[in-house]
Amino acid sequence: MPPIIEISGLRKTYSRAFRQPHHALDGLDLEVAEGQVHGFLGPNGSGKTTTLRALLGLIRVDGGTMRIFGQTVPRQRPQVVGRIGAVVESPQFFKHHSGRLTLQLLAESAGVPKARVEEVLEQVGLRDAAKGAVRGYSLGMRQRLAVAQALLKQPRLLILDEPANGLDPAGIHHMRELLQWLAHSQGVTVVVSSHLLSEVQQLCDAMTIVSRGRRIVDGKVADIIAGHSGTSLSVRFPDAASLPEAVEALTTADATVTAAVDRERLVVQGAPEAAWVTRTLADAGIYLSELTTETKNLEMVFLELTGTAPVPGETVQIGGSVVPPAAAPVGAPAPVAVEAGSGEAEGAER
Ligand SMILES: Nc1ncnc2c1ncn2[C@@H]1O[C@H](COP(=O)(O)OP(=O)(O)OP(=O)(O)O)[C@@H](O)[C@H]1O
Repeated sequence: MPPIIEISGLRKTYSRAFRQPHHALDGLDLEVAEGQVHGFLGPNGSGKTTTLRALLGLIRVDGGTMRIFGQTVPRQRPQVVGRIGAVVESPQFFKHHSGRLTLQLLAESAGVPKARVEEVLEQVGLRDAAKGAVRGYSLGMRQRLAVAQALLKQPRLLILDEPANGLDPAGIHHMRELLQWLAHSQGVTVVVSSHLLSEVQQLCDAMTIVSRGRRIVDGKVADIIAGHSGTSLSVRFPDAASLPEAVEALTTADATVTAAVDRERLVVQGAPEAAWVTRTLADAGIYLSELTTETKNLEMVFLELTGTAPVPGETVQIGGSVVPPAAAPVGAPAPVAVEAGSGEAEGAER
C-alpha cells in the first residue's frame, strides 16, 4: 500500500539580513503509512513546522516533491483537501463565541451536519465546557477546540503540530487515547510533530526523527530504540592520568570498541562484556576504581541522533546541532485548526 504522505528532497531556504541564508529544510524525506500514529520528532528549529506548513500549502518550498494520498501537492491539492484535518499555528477563534457556537458556525460553512459538533465536543472532552465563551478557555481547552475543529469533516489524515502543547497530564492522556483510537479503530492516519520524547514513545507507532532540516532516522518506534540502544560502560580510575592509556589499551585490544574520555571518566561502547574491560585494563597494568553499566533510553538515542547531547561547559544553540553520523539513516502558543490548502500564506520572516 503506498504511503499516505510521501515527501522527497524537500528544500526551504530563508534569507536573513546580514547573515548566510538559512536552510530550514535541507532535502527532507518523509513517508507516513496509512492508519498509524506517526511522530515527527526533532529538536527546536529542526524544520518540523516548516514541513507541515509546506504540506498544507501555507508556504512555498524551493525544491522537492510532496504527495498526499498519492496526489502531488500543491498542484493537486483540491483533490485531497477535503480528507485532511490539521492543527498548525496560533488560534484565531472569536473570543466571545462559545466553543459550541464556534464549531456550529464552522460546521455550517463546511456543510457538516450539526450533530457532528456534539460528537467532536464529546471526543475532545469539551462537552461540559462547550457553552462557555472561548475567551475564558485555557491554552489546553483551546487546543482541544482546535482539534475538534480539525475533526469536524471526519478527515482521513489528521496533522497536528505539537498536540500536547498546553495540555495537563490528564489532557495528554486523553489526547493520546483519542489519537490512537482514531488511527487504530477508525483507520485515520495521524501525524503529530513533537519534541516530547516520552509522548512520542507512548503515542506513536512509527516516527521520523529530523535534525537540521533532514531526516535522520525513521521506522517503528520500538525498532528505532532497539536499533540504537545498547549499553555503555562508565569507567573511573584512581588517577585521571590513566585515561589516555586506558583508551589506547581498549581500542588496541579490539578495534570495534570505542572509548571516549568524558571529564574524569571513560565511556566505553561495543565491549563484549564488562569483565573484558576489567581484564584488558589489568593486562595493561591499569587498575580501575569504578565500573558502571548505563543503558540508553529514547532520550539518549534522540540526543545522540540529533547531535544535541549536552557537552560539558557548552550550551547547545538552537539550530546548531551537529551533523549526524553517516551511518544513521535508515530508510506554541495554542494552535488553531488550519483549513488545509487555504492558500499560499507565507509566514512573516522571523
Ligand atoms: N518565516 C521564517 N523566516 C525565517 N526563518 C524561519 C521562518 N520560519 C522558520 N524559520 C527557521 O527555520 C528553522 C526551522 O523552523 P521550524 O519552525 O520548522 O522548526 P521546528 O522543528 O518546528 O521547531 P520547534 O520545535 O521549535 O517548533 C528555524 O531555524 C526557524 O528559525
